[in-house]
Amino acid sequence: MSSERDLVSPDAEGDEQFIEAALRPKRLEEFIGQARVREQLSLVLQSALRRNRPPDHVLMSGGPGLGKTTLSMIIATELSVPLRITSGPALERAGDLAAILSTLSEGEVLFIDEIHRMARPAEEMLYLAMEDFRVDIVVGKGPGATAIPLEIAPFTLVGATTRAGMLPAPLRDRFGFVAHMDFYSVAELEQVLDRSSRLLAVRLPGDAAHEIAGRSRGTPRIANRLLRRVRDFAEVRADGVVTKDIASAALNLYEVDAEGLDRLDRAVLGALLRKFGGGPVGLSTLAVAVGEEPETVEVVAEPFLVRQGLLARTPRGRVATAAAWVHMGLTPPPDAFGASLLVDLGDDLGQI
Ligand SMILES: Nc1ncnc2c1ncn2[C@@H]1O[C@H](COP(=O)(O)OP(=O)(O)OP(=O)(O)O)[C@@H](O)[C@H]1O
Repeated sequence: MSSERDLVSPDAEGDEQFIEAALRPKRLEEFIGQARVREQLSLVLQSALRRNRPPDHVLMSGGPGLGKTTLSMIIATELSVPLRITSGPALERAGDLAAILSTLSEGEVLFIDEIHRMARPAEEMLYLAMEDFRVDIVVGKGPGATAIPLEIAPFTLVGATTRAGMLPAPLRDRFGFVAHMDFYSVAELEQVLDRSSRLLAVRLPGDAAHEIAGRSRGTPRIANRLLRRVRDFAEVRADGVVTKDIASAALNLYEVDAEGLDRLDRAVLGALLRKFGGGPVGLSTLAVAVGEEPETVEVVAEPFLVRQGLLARTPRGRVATAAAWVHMGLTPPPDAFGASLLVDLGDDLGQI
């Protein structure tokens, strides 16, 4: 059973990977959104197929749950080659990587998730493998150690990272194509939900899909997870029929609000507004006020609040923006952070 926080976590939880596997698009044309990445990638793959050569190495950067693993599987499928999956933390020693590289077949796609977490010796071995399709196996220790070069089959590396900035430049430079994965729009998430609902045999009207998409934090993984909770609610409380009101009632029950904020997000904003007048207030004080560790507030709640323009991190502490006051149903003080933006928006809205 997942905890309430898991509901809006972008990371895969527990046995979620099994249901995710069933919902993954298999071909590039089925992959929703990321139009630019899709078009760029399609060109890279088509030209590789024409030349009958493995394509350049591909780096995908973007937050969890945006479809990096899915896209790596699609690359292998489109090229009709096998796929080998590993992750940076699993490559602790150079030998771990050598064991994989030396058994790759011609043209195989090697997917390394969280590539920024690979150990240094493995990383250095990868440089040579990416460039020359060769690895140097070091035999012996100390001054008597010798490097025996070992040819490996030409392959395509697909690296995924949530922290592109943490990749050393020599590694980043060896990728011929870098795909930046953005958060999805509500309209794109509606398409993801429509597709998933058909695979799950749930009838999902457009306005219900819109309701769920708006609360999914721009992330397909979260959209699919919320859909499953709405389906459960509909089965138990409404004879399996999903409507906009059922979707809204289900997600309110799980405390995921209209903008996708959950209980912790709202607790942080609530404390900031009601106890500290909107800030600035230090992180540790704010954390005590909501009964959480500072790290939980900083890593789990804040990134999304900052992204939504509801909270700002300033040198003097955390500050709620005018939009946060409005979101929590309160009137922002005239000097609230970003209040002028709301006035501008108000003017714009007035002209529509
Ligand atoms: N563009 C998309 N169209 C349809 N479904 C998608 C799309 N992107 C992701 N999904 C769905 O979201 C789920 C998560 O995607 P995926 O595992 O590829 O994300 P990820 O970026 O690799 O995440 P992580 O970094 O945590 O490994 C999958 O079940 C997949 O079905």
